Amino acid sequence: MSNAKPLFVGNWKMNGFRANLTEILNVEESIAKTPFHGDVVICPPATLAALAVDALKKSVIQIGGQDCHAEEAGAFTGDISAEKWKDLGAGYVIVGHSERRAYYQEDNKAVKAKSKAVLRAGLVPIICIGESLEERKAGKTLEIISAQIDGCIPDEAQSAPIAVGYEPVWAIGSGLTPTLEEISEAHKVIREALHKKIGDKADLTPIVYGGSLKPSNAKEILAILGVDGGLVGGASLKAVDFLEIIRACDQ
Ligand SMILES: O=C[C@H](O)COP(=O)(O)O
Repeated sequence: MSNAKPLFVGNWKMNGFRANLTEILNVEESIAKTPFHGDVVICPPATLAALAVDALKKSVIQIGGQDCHAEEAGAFTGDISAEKWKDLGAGYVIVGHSERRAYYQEDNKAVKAKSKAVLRAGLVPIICIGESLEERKAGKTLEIISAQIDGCIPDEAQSAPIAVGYEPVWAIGSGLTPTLEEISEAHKVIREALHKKIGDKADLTPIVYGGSLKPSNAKEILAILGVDGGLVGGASLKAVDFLEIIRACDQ
């Protein structure tokens, strides 16, 4: 942990049905009772987002988008702007997830534009970065993640809240994770790079870890200095596992 408020994000990706919302509702009370003073966000597929906002209206769980378009509105079939997420009642939007970078060719410039859009709408962007396996093997991890912070964080982030998701691409959905030392080192470098972009506000910005985070490894990963929570994919689809991960955070 750092001085930032802890944050746990369940990114359902293109998974989940209405039944999964019921599951989350069933454990919501337990999440509310968890002695943890952070934010919990679920990012369901867009088809479930409106239902999720209604179902979780009175809960401690907030809803987020998984992506957004950089423009406010227009002829962009299939896309959702940050303003639409705001209108729905979402509080956060994930931008720059490695799956968007890989399948939709989104580069740092595009991620920066989307981050700006989320801030323009008054929401919190969860800006994702992380190295590929090739980059890690080539010893370029720290260089890559610093460059991603430099390229993705807009100036507007100096005066509005953001969050950063550190997700080594090779750890996503693979069951593999970096060593605790490697995670610690990466978060330290990200915080330093953030300092250069947004000054002391970097100390209050949650930098969360993502990539095969699950109940069995959450305690040790969340105990690392500078890890302020989790960006959880697979394990967030099982409400009890997501709850267990949140409970592993001792703040
Ligand atoms: O957004 C979430 C991440 O991509 C992590 O996914 P995972 O927990 O299934 O590895």
